[in-house]
Amino acid sequence: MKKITVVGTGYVGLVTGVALAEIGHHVVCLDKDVEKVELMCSGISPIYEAGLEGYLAHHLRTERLEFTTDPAVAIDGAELVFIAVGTPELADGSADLSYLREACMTVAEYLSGPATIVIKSTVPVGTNDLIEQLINEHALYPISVVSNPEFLREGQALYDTFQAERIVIGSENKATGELLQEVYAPLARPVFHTDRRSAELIKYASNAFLATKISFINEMAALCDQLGANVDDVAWGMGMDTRIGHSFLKAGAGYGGSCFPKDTKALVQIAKEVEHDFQLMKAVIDINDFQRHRILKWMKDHYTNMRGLRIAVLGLSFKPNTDDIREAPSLKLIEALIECGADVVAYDPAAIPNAKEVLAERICYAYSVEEAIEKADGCLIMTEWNEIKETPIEVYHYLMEHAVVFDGRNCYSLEDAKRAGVMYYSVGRNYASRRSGDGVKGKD
Ligand SMILES: NC(=O)C1=CN([C@@H]2O[C@H](COP(=O)(O)OP(=O)(O)OC[C@H]3O[C@@H](n4cnc5c(N)ncnc54)[C@H](O)[C@@H]3O)[C@@H](O)[C@H]2O)C=CC1
Ligand SMILES: O=C(O)[C@H]1O[C@H](OP(=O)(O)OP(=O)(O)OC[C@H]2O[C@@H](n3ccc(=O)[nH]c3=O)[C@H](O)[C@@H]2O)[C@H](O)[C@@H](O)[C@@H]1O
Repeated sequence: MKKITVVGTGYVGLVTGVALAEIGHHVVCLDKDVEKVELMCSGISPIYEAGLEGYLAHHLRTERLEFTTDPAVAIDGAELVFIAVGTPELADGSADLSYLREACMTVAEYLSGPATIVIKSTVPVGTNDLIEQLINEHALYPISVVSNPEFLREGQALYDTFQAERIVIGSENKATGELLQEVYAPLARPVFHTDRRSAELIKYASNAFLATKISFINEMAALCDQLGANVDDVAWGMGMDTRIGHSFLKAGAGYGGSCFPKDTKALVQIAKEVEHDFQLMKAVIDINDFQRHRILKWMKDHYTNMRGLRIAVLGLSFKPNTDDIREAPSLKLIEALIECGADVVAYDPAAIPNAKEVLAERICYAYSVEEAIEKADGCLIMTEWNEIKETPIEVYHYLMEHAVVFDGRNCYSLEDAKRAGVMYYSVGRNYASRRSGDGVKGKD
């Protein structure tokens, strides 16, 4: 069992470390965040991912998985080093490579023999070439760099790893590519070999394409509102064509998270550097930003003045089954509601601790759907958690002061809203209710 090092244990690094241990490797994970490392050493996952702690505890016991803040312990003797540090967004939208550079310098300093460096972080095209140059300039031993972008989704990261639809390996020589393929062999998943630059671009192209599908359907939703169609039916009818497919055609409040917003902007910058004006991507980003303005407009048009109104916000995380609020559309809408003078009371099954770090005491927090909506003048749904979707719509009618629901994730059917006497706004389905005047009556 050869030692494998993973540098950076955020979502990607931790799941990679656990998966590599599960398929039989000895993995040492290095992170500079002392608190995080202490948590992981005691079997606690710093990220919200069902099932992860079970694997973590198991492999701490099998001793196939270790965590340390000491680069000497992590890197000395390693022949394979995975790097999975963050590549956040800079002010101009391009990727900040400073964490990556620092990690590479640490690796160069502590390597004790020739090694292969595997870059899992999402990086602009050409970065792997620069890293190879940088580490070789500073290390005492020769190294090769392989690009191995990550495609996992938060909340189902283990599934996406063990059932990966593809493992992309970008290398400049056959031997290093094959070495990485051997490491992953026990997963028995499809492997696609290419050159490093193509691998780097596959990652951005994949996220950008998924984001494009979302903005496309959100733009269709705006049309549906004007033309009297139902966007959920339009998406379903389109998706029945297997060339189009059903996935990523759910209209809503727009995409958020730590990757789609930053990777779409980074791709525009990558294109700009080679004097290519990526107009399609710019439109995708603009449509996504505009989505929350559409929702705010429903609210502004409904209430002439929101000052002093109690508005419940259900769902804070950028999507269900995660506590991650990075770039969550809910945050920007809440800021706008505060600006309009509303008293916001928010509920989320998992993200309240993270939200408190950002919004602090500027809003109130509830500990159930019912507590949030009780006596509220309006309710804004921002994340389609099962717990929220499964709350019968009648509950809004009974508990709210004024049963008005602004649903940014289309959690309820128009028929149910109508039957329950809830005034119901949703994405790409508003025309019908406006035209008929049905299903738009509040309690009073
Ligand atoms: N979060 C996700 O779902 C996915 C992320 N990615 C990409 O993977 C990369 C990592 O993303 P996350 O895991 O979300 O990042 P993150 O920002 O959550 O975690 C990065 C970790 O690296 C550590 N770190 C930073 N510099 C270090 C250094 N010099 N030495 C040791 N540790 C260091 C930090 O303390 C932190 O724990 C990014 O490029 C991201 O775009 C790709 C696919 C999915
Ligand atoms: O590079 C990354 O970090 C990852 O980004 C996304 O994964 P993730 O951000 O975890 O979440 P998704 O499930 O893709 O959802 C992203 C956003 O799109 C929104 N979305 C998704 C699908 C849809 O039909 N409509 C829609 O609005 C979600 O609400 C969410 O805000 C990709 O799906 C992963 O393949 C990729 O590895």
